[in-house]
Amino acid sequence: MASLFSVDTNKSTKLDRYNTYIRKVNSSTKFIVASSKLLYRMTILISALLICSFIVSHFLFISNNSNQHGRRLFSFGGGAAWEKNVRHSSIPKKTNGKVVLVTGAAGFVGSHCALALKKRGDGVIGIDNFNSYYDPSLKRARQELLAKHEIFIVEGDINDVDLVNKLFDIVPFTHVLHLAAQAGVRYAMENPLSYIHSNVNGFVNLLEIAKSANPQPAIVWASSSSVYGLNTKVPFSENDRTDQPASLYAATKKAGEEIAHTYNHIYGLSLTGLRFFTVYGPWGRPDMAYFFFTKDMIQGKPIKVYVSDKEVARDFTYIDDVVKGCLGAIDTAEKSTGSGGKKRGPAQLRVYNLGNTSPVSVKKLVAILENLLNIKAKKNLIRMPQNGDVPFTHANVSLAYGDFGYRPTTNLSSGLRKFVKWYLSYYGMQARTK
Ligand SMILES: O=C(O)[C@H]1O[C@H](OP(=O)(O)OP(=O)(O)OC[C@H]2O[C@@H](n3ccc(=O)[nH]c3=O)[C@H](O)[C@@H]2O)[C@H](O)[C@@H](O)[C@H]1O
Repeated sequence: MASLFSVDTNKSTKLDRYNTYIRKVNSSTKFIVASSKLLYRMTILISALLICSFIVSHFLFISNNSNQHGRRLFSFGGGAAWEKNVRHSSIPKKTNGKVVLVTGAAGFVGSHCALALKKRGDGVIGIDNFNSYYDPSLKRARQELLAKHEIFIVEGDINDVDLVNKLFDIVPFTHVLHLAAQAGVRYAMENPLSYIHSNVNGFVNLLEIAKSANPQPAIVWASSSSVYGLNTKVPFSENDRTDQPASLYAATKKAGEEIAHTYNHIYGLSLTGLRFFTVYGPWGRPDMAYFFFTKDMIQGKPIKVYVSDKEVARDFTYIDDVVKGCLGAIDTAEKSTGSGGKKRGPAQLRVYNLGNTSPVSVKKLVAILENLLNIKAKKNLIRMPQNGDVPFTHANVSLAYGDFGYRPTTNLSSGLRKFVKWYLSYYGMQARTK
């Protein structure tokens, strides 16, 4: 019995030990399972929190960095590939070529100027925010065209301090051709702040960065014929009155001219303002009358033709002439005299008219389009609304001619012929032209 007992005792001891072991194993398994479940849940929770915070910060970022048209202000990757594109695009192909930052490079005048500069061997970098003021697909098509010529357009806003600073850190620009702007005379009544944002804030931001740059670039920028406003003395000369703007657009361009004076005076920036007169042509702006008249006439829609006591007319200026004027202004721009935010001496400050010197009435514009399109327009003659328009513009360009040989050579009929040809081909239409 004793041995049996002892066997039994041994057995029961082993069994006890085994049971204790099993209990331990069970409890540690339970502990491990419970811990794993906890760990799993914690991982899911933390991942969800991370995803949420990423989404929230992403949307906050976008809303804090968007313009009035919902475009993000700041989209540069800043990575090695991006920097490589920036450097590559900005290298001149000819000795002593200029290194030009073109703002608004996906715009009408900007894209034409960027191409012209590149074709003659200058280094060009574009910047454009691709906003939706008018069909952004047209801006993308211009971007593609420029890309074929190895011009890189940085997607971003001139108000983006970090982005513009970064560009100046990478590239020692000799010139800035500043064409980024909120354009359009009548749209200023719909979205006034977009004019302040681009034409005032954006310009000041650019000047702040340019004045601190070393070297300081020379700046050529787009003012407007609209600064003459209610001035009645014709043709308009640069020293005529410009203190009666008829639209907020005109007022922001006039403000730009005064701001340019300040940066020239304090920091020695070389600044040239170009007063463009109703620029038109291939790859033009769909918000302009000649462009949407063409579209509406082809679609058989009526067009509104403004009339006033005085004949409504514009000094319509063909894009190639304006490009020549822009390049002439760049080529004659003297260097800025300051560096790193300090003026070292007086610097050049100029303003020029770039017009066609030969105003044409809007009625005549329509007649030319009718002829080119072989379509009779459905004209609604309406009294010119009080929406910022002025009845008449006419440029005296003798100053630009004297200083850089600016001489417009394209009349409205030949310029519109080229525009209509481009329009029909771009939108894939058959010519009904005579
Ligand atoms: O030189 C400039 O600084 C400006 O030129 C351009 O403004 P504008 O000269 O007003 O051109 P644009 O709108 O094409 O109207 C042309 C004509 O058509 C008349 N017009 C216009 C619209 C309409 O529906 N009917 C009409 O008769 C209208 O009364 C006008 O007589 C640029 O848009 C502007 O950004 C700025 O650069």
